[in-house]
Amino acid sequence: MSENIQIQSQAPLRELPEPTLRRLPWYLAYVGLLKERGVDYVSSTQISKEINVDASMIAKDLSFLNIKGKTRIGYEVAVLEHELQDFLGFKRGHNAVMIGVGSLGASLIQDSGLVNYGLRIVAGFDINPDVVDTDICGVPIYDMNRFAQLIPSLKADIGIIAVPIHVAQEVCDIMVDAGIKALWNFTPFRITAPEDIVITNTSIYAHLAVMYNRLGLKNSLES
Ligand SMILES: NC(=O)c1ccc[n+]([C@@H]2O[C@H](COP(=O)([O-])OP(=O)(O)OC[C@H]3O[C@@H](n4cnc5c(N)ncnc54)[C@H](O)[C@@H]3O)[C@@H](O)[C@H]2O)c1
Repeated sequence: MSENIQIQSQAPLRELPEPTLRRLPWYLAYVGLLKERGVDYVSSTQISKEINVDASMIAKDLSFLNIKGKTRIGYEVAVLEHELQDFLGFKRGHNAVMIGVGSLGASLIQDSGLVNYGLRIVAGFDINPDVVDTDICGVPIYDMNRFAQLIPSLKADIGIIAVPIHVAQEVCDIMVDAGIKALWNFTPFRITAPEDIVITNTSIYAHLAVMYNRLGLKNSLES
């Protein structure tokens, strides 16, 4: 997925370069594989060969973590996995609410994988009477007009936006007014919010243009 993170506030944690934050989950995924295979130690050179990122860059990225590699042996796999999960916040558990429970919102609620990344969707909100007062995998779906009333008891500080583009800003404003601190925006609309709100834009479609362009170039070179 293409991501565009506007960390507009100085986070209480140390603010890391965005490219580093994008690469750390790659290392985590690879280290998880190594752990499954029973590997005890891994060096940045080994990680580099597998995931095609320069070894010195990996060492630099990992220097942000509270972990030291051993000369010639590398990092202890179990410790590295734990430190990465901890550092990335995947172990902490964040409550989120889904706004718009249509095709995309419902699938994200059903995605059991998000919990592994520390995201618990505790409720959905929609205006469609067909989905309001139902549940998806045990996650209750409420009427959007109850948002401000329910949000304190849900203890969610993240709002996921999966509504039609023309209401994206409107739901963004409602969430900010209700105290939501971070917005994960799946709509193609560039929402705006006060400076202390963290906005992350994600699109699975954004890479398609690049892929089509490269594919077209490749085909034209081959023909
Ligand atoms: N980022 C991505 O990769 C990606 C992928 C798919 C869809 N999208 C975007 O996500 C959004 C949703 O797509 P979809 O296919 O799920 O659409 P959808 O029509 O299936 O679902 C939209 C839902 O939003 C609800 N809704 C409408 N107005 C609302 C409001 N004011 N408050 C609360 N809920 C409201 C609708 O009732 C509906 O259930 C669109 O903006 C689409 O462009 C993004």
